[in-house]
Amino acid sequence: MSEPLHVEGLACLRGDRLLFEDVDFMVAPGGALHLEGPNGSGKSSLLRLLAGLLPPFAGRITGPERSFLGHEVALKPRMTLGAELSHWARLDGGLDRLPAAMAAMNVAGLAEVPCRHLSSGQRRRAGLARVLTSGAALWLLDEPTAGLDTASSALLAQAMAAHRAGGGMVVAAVHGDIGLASPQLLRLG
Ligand SMILES: Nc1ncnc2c1ncn2[C@@H]1O[C@H](COP(=O)(O)OP(=O)(O)OP(=O)(O)O)[C@@H](O)[C@H]1O
Repeated sequence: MSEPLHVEGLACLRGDRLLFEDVDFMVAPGGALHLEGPNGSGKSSLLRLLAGLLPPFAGRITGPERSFLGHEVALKPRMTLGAELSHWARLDGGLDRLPAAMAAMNVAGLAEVPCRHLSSGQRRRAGLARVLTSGAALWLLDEPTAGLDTASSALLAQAMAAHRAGGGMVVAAVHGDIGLASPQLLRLG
């Protein structure tokens, strides 16, 4: 069982603007948190703090290994999707998890396609496959259903449920329902 995510007294400064302060929450193994709030309220910034991509202005974050999927999915344009995902899986020590992750996000049939030819929804599914492959207990997802069709959103919902059933956690910035059962809510702004 992984350790919980603990956030205490978190504050975020971007430019000269204090986006939020005194943010406290805990997500237990198997739990999920919806980050809600209007555009510009700091949801993406909070995810980036949790991912260690931005330093906190104040506060403390402790928790397990994390895997972050932002708005943009970075894929090398000339590489095939299979080669690209294998590269990341090797770095994450998750090559054995890759086939199941590609099947779960329905990208196995795209393995030979150069990444520059992927549609935006296919790119997002590829990014989610990378998160599944990582083996990280905590998934940090920024509007993960943006650009996904109904069937793909359902696959993501299944993947998140399976992850949580195994003691994993999900923190997601959302503008609506993404199929997470009984999430905690944190509203910014
Ligand atoms: N590098 C930066 N320097 C200064 N300000 C920034 C920087 N990046 C983002 N901001 C500002 O921080 C604020 C919060 O942005 P953020 O992307 O975290 O919001 P959000 O809640 O995720 O918005 P959205 O719902 O539109 O995705 C915005 O006002 C944005 O302009």
